[in-house]
Amino acid sequence: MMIAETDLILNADGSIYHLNLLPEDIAETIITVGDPERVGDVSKYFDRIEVKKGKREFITHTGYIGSKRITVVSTGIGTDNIDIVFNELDALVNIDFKTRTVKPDLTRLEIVRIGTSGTIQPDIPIDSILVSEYALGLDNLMTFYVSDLSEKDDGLAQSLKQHVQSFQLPEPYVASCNSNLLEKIGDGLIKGITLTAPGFYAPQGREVRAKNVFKNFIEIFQSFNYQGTRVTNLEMETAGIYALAGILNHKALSVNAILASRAKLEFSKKPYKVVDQAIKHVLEKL
Ligand SMILES: O=P(O)(O)O[C@H]1O[C@H](CO)[C@@H](O)[C@H]1O
Ligand SMILES: O=c1cc[nH]c(=O)[nH]1
Repeated sequence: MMIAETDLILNADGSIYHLNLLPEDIAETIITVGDPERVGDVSKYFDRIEVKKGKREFITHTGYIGSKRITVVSTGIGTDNIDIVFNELDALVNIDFKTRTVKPDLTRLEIVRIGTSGTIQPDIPIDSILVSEYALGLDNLMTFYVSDLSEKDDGLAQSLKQHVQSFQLPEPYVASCNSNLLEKIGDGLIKGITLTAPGFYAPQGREVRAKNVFKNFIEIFQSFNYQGTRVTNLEMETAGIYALAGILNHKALSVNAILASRAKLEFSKKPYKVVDQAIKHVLEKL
């Protein structure tokens, strides 16, 4: 079936609407980062860069480390941006732009997020690196997609959902990482459940001047424990990444540089150093 011009929007040069990329511009191994400036912090480790393109907050560099071709793309902040980036990356490999049809042989991308995050657990230190085994989405992205996510809910997912809803928070969704990528990259990193929030301030329990409905937000998530498995950290993309990777059959893993300790009220004095450590760890393992 032909995909309408309004569903798959292409620019005049044939590139995809927001990412501004042609199918040949991306590798099958993709690193996503939130901050557009972090793209260069990753690609500076490439042996050579062959593509540098961008539009809005979506900056892309593609290059090689040895013979491995890697793309790094910035997503900006939030699962609404993940919606754009994941649908467009998938279209770049799995839609024939000339016929506007789905290709008969689908490509499975390997996608690793390198982002920043805050921990809620006192024993997880700032400046550590954490990999998300599971993600708990408090955002509403999955309201709009047909998926078998809730059919796949195991005891942990069901228990997480019950816990969240018992505090009158919105119904969440639970999605997990790709186990092959976890095996390949997770070695030596702290593992945990990442809470993906639809905002940085009240949706992560912060209060500056605007007041918070959920005064004990951090304690609500600290108090969850399912057979020793805990909610470990807060950020704004991982659940959307894991859920859309599942729907589109790509592999995904989220690696978090822990900059804030919400339990100890501390923030990193060397944020760029720990992000750089996370970048080097991922590039060495890929
Ligand atoms: O550092 P990045 O990758 O942007 O990730 C985290 O930082 C941003 C908030 O400051 C959110 O995007 C959050 O997920
Ligand atoms: O606390 C934090 C730190 C980084 N990013 C977030 O979303 N939250």
